[in-house]
Amino acid sequence: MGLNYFPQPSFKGVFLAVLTTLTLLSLYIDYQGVKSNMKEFVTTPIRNLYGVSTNTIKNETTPKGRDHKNSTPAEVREWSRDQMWGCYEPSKRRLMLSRKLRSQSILDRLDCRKRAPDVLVVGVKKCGSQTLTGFLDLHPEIVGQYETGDRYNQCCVVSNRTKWIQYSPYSTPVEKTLVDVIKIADCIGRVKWILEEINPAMKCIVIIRDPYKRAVSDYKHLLQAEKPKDGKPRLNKKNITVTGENGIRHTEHVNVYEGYNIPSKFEYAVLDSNSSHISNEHLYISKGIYVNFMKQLIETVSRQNLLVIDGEMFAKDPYLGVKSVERFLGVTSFFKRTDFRKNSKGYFCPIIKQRPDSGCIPFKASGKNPEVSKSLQTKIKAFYRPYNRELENLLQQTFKWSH
Ligand SMILES: Nc1ncnc2c1ncn2[C@@H]1O[C@H](COP(=O)(O)OS(=O)(=O)O)[C@@H](OP(=O)(O)O)[C@H]1O
Repeated sequence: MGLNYFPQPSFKGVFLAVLTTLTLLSLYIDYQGVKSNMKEFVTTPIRNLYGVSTNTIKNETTPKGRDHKNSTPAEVREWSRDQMWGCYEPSKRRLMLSRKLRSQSILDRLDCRKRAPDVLVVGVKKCGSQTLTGFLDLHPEIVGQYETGDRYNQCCVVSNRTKWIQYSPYSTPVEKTLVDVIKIADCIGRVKWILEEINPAMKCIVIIRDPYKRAVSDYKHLLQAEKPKDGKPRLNKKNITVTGENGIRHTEHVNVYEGYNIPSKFEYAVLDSNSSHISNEHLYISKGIYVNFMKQLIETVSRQNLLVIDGEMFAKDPYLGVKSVERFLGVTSFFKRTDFRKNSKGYFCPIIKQRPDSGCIPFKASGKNPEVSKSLQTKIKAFYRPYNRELENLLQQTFKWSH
């Protein structure tokens, strides 16, 4: 058929010439914008993601020079407050661990630097600290970071201030840097050092959940870890004696991972091999005796600098959890109730219009929970009860799962 929009070749030529002129003109204007530094932000399409009109951007107070020689700290702060993405490039995917820095001129303008963390999330395994950190990172005044075994952790091999700052994310002067040190509850004495050496004003957030549910989640997670990678087994093995609920003992050849034995059934993972009582010799159990590390933590961090979030409540209503953090850190109110929606697996996921990278936290431990009999559940809950009560007294805070 060949529908021809340009029947006259000469007309087509004129059209192309006009188009080329317009393109060159806009490139020239862009160049002028970049050159004058101030205009760079005005023209950047990034800003449209915030839903802020270009007029608002043009009129706002911006720092005057690359090095802020002519700007007061208040000006820098006011201007950078509006930066939804802080020092990192906007993105459509969750990239907290591999995000890209913005251009140097933007970093200079926002006064982006690696700063000592303001907030330490005291990670207790499988209690939801990664989820909490991931949600909080969406706040325009918070930059979050997960820190795993290789960096700050392993009872903190990293023992000097320079390295801590080096490992921290870039932040603007208005952003609070929040670092989730995943296994620090296991070496809680280290928090004292962190406060003294890194930032004495550092605030701490702890998220803890029903210790019985934590133990189940931990076991489920480890069952995933023991799956071979690239067809090769990746864990060590050893023989251990286990006892079931029925009191019968036998030997199992189990995988071993980070101090955990991974037996074939959950009951073998929590029962004493001699008495079939719940045993705190097992990490699945001992990690849920939160009062032990909390006693030490509270000696180091003043109560007003410590926020303890109930992980079960957080899973049911993350909105209340993030709001309590906003108040605790004194950042502006950003999250709305409508920002959180449940997915098909029953987990809440933040869906925030201005942040196309918001969404569900990727799951590391998918799959079903292990079978646990009612009687074993009751036994585990009874085991934890006195510790939970002690915890409530210590913190002057109640938890629905404590009884
Ligand atoms: N909204 C939402 N999305 C995903 N996950 C959620 C959420 N809210 C709470 N949780 C709970 O977080 C549990 C995992 O805890 P962590 O992030 O601390 O795990 S880890 O120890 O860092 O691997 C995870 O445990 P499991 O469900 O047992 O895997 C969740 O119960």
